[in-house]
Amino acid sequence: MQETCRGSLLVFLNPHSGKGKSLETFAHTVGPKLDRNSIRYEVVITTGPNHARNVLMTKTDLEKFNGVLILSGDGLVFEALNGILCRDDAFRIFPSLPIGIVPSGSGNGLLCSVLSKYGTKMTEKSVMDRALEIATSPAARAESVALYSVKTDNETFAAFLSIGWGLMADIDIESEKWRKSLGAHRFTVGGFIRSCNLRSYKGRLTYRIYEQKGFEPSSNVFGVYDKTTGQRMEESEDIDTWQLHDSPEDSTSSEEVVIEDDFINVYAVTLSHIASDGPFAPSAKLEDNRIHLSYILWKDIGTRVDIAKFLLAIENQTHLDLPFVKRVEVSSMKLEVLSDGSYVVLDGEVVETKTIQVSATRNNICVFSSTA
Ligand SMILES: Nc1ncnc2c1ncn2[C@@H]1O[C@H](COP(=O)(O)OP(=O)(O)OP(=O)(O)O)[C@@H](O)[C@H]1O
Repeated sequence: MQETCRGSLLVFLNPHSGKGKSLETFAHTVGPKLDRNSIRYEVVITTGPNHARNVLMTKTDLEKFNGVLILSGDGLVFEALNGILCRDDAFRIFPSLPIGIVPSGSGNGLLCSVLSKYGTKMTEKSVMDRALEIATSPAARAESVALYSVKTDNETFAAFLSIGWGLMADIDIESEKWRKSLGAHRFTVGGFIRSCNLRSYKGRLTYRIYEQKGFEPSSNVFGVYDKTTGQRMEESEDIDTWQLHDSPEDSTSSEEVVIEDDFINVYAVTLSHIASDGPFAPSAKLEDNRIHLSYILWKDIGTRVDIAKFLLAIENQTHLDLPFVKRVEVSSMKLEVLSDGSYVVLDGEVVETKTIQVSATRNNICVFSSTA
């Protein structure tokens, strides 16, 4: 058995994510397939928020694994990355420790963005089947996904997916109560309710237009079981902090644009898909470090019918063509919330803050994406 072992994975299983099926999926499908393919695994069943974070923050033998496998949604991936961020070796681990995802949560934007690059149909079944195949295959390959640096009033985060405030953030958070019964459909129901009861929030949005500055993002594609994380770390550059795309001393950055107004929605994404329906930002690429910012000002919409139109248009990817939806590609953005009662949502998780600053970086994580 020892000779045929292909490598090993550290598996995080959230028994309560999505419809609560991850234990079953692991016991019946993932575990037996890994066994058949001689891939060893160490399983952590998360007991609550911050469990995975604490494990990854303190684990002393991460280097022996070929990757981390997460059976949950974007929320647990976010937590895992931010556990790693607390380590001294974080910026060497990020591009060396591939993250695999078996979609058990209600939001799987990262997985959908990665799989859609290779043409997987965005239906629940196709996404699940392909994710299972990649997660358990000895021929699994991983590739780069851009990472973003985020500062709030009290904390620093690593993020990979989205920053939301206003309409879409409210829908995401307020519809969580239907998670078990409706799964991904909770967004549709929540959207209908919210557009009947429309709110606007006062805020100040500051951004810088993205400039390439000679940076050509490139993807590092590699076999997950070719090397261990430790071996990859030894061969990697010695990066020990954020590599910001706009460095403070760089005078070539574009001017800052400031908008202070009543906002209906601010939604910025760094990947194409926020869920398994159509892409929210069709032109976003995994390794590219630009932030696709869109916003809707209260003064630009006619009636609440416009908002229902916007939410429906997301499913057909025509939402960005609506005249009241402003969109811009930025290298940094700062949102200052000037009114009460709203949620700031980062990668699908609520963050308690009145100010959020997001910066494009040249740091990457790596995610299971295909099979050779
Ligand atoms: N045993 C547990 N019980 C409750 N919460 C947990 C448990 N294990 C992990 N968590 C937390 O649950 C969240 C899971 O979010 P994730 O996105 O992975 O799944 P989800 O079902 O899509 O949930 P959500 O809709 O809240 O995002 C994470 O923030 C994690 O900290």
